[in-house]
Amino acid sequence: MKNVLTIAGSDSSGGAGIQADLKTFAAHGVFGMSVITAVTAQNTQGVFAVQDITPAIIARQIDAVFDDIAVDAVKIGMVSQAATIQAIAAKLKEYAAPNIIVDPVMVSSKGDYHLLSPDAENLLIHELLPQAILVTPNIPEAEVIAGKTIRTLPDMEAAAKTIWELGPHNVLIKGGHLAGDSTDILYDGTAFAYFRARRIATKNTHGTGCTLSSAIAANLGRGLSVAEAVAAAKEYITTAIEHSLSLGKGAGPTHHFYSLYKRAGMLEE
Ligand SMILES: Nc1ncnc2c1ncn2[C@@H]1O[C@H](COP(=O)(O)OP(=O)(O)O)[C@@H](O)[C@H]1O
Ligand SMILES: Cc1ncc(COP(=O)(O)OP(=O)(O)O)c(N)n1
Repeated sequence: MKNVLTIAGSDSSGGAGIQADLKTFAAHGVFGMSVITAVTAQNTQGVFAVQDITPAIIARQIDAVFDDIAVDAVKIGMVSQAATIQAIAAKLKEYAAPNIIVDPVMVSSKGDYHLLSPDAENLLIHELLPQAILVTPNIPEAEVIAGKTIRTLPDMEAAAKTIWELGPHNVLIKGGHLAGDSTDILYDGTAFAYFRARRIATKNTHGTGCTLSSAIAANLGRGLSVAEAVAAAKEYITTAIEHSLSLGKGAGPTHHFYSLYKRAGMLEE
């Protein structure tokens, strides 16, 4: 079995963050491990409070994993503070961690809570992106990192080129926040690949970015190429959104195990 690590924040409602990542790893048949960077009090309606874990404890969690277990891929999600990013970047360099995917979580989808402090943005860009095999910003995150407005597919392509210049091997800009088809674009420094899905009419998209990046990490850990890993993850997230769960009063979570449960005959009518 392959072993995949998520370095991210906890979501008490289970739809995003560490909880979404571990469910996604389980659905992909890889062994999931977690380094927790922050504990959030959130639900389908928003984020209400955040308690950051100290950089020293984050570093100790990374040591505990890498000193003992072979890691095949690492997904980085919510990293909140500058000192947190410094600690993670130094440790991943020390262990020469393979297949690092950076999901630059900046603001929760409700737009009401900053999950990355403004002074940490610069460090994320200059310390973590150069170590990444892939970075997966959504449209607002890509706008911040590239310093460009994105309204169209050509705008996404221009931003992907600018972000690639910052050092990641590949850039995937997710199109969930644009109107029309949900098209994600992948840039490897030479060419673009396009991953299209029809837009699903639902409010239940809590944790879609976390789930997509974890699925890609699992696929990379299992030995797929970046383009193959993204293609399979796109199918997975589309099914998970299609069968999302109407839990809570706000944006519900996606269904991480729909395909597995269907195959096992475990779905309720
Ligand atoms: N309504 C939707 N229908 C189909 N795919 C979607 C929808 N919303 C998001 N996606 C897809 O979910 C993934 C996560 O995208 P996005 O929502 O942009 O990221 P984030 O959760 O980081 O804001 C992408 O593959 C995107 O295309
Ligand atoms: C703890 C934690 N990490 C990340 C997020 C953001 O999740 P994401 O999948 O990017 O998108 P939304 O849930 O905001 O749509 C989070 N909310 N909490």
